[in-house]
Amino acid sequence: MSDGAVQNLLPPPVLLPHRQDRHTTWIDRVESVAMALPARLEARRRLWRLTRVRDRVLARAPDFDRLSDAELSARIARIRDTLRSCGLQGAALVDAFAAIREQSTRTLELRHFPCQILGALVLLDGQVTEMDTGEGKTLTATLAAGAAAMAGLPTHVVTVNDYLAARDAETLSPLYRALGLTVGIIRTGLSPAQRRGAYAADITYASNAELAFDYLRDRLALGREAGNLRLKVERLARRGSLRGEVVMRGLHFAIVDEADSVLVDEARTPLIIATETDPTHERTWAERALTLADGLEAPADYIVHRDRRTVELTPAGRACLADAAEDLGGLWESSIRREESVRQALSARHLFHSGEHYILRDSKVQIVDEYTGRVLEDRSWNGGLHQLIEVKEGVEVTGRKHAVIRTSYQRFFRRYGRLAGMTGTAREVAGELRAVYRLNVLRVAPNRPSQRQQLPARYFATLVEKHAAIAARAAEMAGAGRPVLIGTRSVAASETLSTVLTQVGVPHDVLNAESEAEEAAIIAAAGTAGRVIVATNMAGRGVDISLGPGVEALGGLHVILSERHDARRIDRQLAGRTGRQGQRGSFEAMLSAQDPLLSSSREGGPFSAAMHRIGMKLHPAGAFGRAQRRAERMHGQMRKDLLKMDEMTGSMLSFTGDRE
Ligand SMILES: Nc1ncnc2c1ncn2[C@@H]1O[C@H](COP(=O)(O)OP(=O)(O)OP(=O)(O)O)[C@@H](O)[C@H]1O
Repeated sequence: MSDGAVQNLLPPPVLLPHRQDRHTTWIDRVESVAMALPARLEARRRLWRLTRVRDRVLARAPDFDRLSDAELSARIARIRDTLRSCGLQGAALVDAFAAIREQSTRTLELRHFPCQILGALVLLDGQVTEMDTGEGKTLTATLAAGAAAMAGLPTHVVTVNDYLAARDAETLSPLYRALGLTVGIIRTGLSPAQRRGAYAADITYASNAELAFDYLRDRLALGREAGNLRLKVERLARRGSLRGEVVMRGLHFAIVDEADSVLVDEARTPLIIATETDPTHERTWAERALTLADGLEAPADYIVHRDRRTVELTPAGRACLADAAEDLGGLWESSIRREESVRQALSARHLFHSGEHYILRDSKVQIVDEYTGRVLEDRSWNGGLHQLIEVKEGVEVTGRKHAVIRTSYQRFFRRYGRLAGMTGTAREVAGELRAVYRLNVLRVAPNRPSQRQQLPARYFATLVEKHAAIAARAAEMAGAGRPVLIGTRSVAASETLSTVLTQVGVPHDVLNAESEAEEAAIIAAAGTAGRVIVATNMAGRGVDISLGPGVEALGGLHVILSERHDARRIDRQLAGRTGRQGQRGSFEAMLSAQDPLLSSSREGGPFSAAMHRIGMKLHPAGAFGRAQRRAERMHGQMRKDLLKMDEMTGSMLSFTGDRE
């Protein structure tokens, strides 16, 4: 690629190098809209150039095929030296790809398809590659990560959770070892020394959360004078006094798997390292706030807006509170703090539900992430909401967290010298990726055309009818020897469906945050004949279900979507569990007029409720489509607001060093 498409990526010689962050201004957003078409044309031109490089890699294959194992290893060592001296470009890059491909064929018995070579070139180019679900992004990343690491660039491969980080690193290690590269895996619970060891490896597999928190901890260890950080680091690095505390080697190159999830959906999660307040004090406060909240009545005193997930106090409600709090003293005397506390208590009562937003495990309130279906370890809601839910559920109350240092995924990932991503579902958020991260989405066509059969969606009036129909469908498919995967949106929904399946005598497994420990075993068996799995989004992105013997001939895996999600991308990810690598499979949605997506978007008065009822009768698909687009717009706006707020408070707090 003398063509200059991939520049020299060698790192600068400082201790914790990263790119200086820049704010996303309105100019970026306007530019991202105005430049959408030119950017698409430019992306097409780039893809065409990268296609030529791919052809050169393919043409080199015969030269590498005929090498003995020893000759191949010697050639790899020579390529590494050239990459280190000349950078990732030209003939050395082409040879590196051809050598990695050949080595993969010998060690993993997997030979990269042409589309995977192209996808990897897009990654090295610092863009997002959109490849269909099941096209083999895990293997695609080996070309980009392997070549970058051979050139001496510390490379992070970012996955959405620890399970995928460990699974991918372990599967691919034989290949990396044969390339003379070391691989590190970061998992929850590792000591700082183990982390340092994993980051010292040429390629490190880690979840986005682990990476971001390690980075924050390193920043804390380096001191909080954000402005002077670079100078300070260089000074201390010269003295060698920091090597004992800092675990990372800087932010050089990241390949983010499931890029839309990590860079867009997760972007809303603030990342905070915090100290805790006194739990006894929190319990007293939360109990009082809930008692006051329970004294109010809807809709006279308060209105719950489920769509916006807020609670509004009416003037009558405020007056009622003022009376009730008359003799309480302390913070209850201040109308602002009193009303805010009660609003939070009403949210805890009416907007957050066990089995949906959280589960109770080990007598603790544990947040379940809606997008991934997984428990978010050690996360808590802020503003006292977590403590209110703890009191509501009668579990031990924890202290409130106060931020010592904080960031967001948006800011964290923008600090990488080079950032790349891959996903099956990027097109809906291409504009956001461009505006916030300056990443273009380049779509790479699949290796073989998809054979996934999309059956027409079916609609039912009530949840009960829908559940009965899903159970009947699962029984029918399983009876025909096909494995069935039923996707639900929450732990509670997965358990309801499980009960219905048990009642009608369909044997099945449940995969949700409660059964996380059996995850690997459930997934391993999910493709065998007649198996039925009810799952939350844990069986979504990244999960690869291998079909058992004879299953493809019967039609492959049948996936049932039992509820639409707020984002169409999540539905497409679930559908993508079947029909992978050009295999046979089918997908259908079975929905009801009582689904949460519709009930939460139906707020807004009797007129819109009536319109909705008519719309649902005449054109149910349209009603779901509208609700989904509305929810997508709302989430998009919330992300925009968060970034704006983050950047605003960031500039205010940078004087005190609270922000990383
Ligand atoms: N070149 C190849 N030759 C043969 N099999 C392959 C090749 N590349 C990938 N596969 C297989 O294809 C399947 C899907 O791969 P993988 O899980 O990486 O897909 P993915 O694109 O990451 O999917 P998702 O978008 O759902 O995360 C795996 O079983 C993998 O072993």
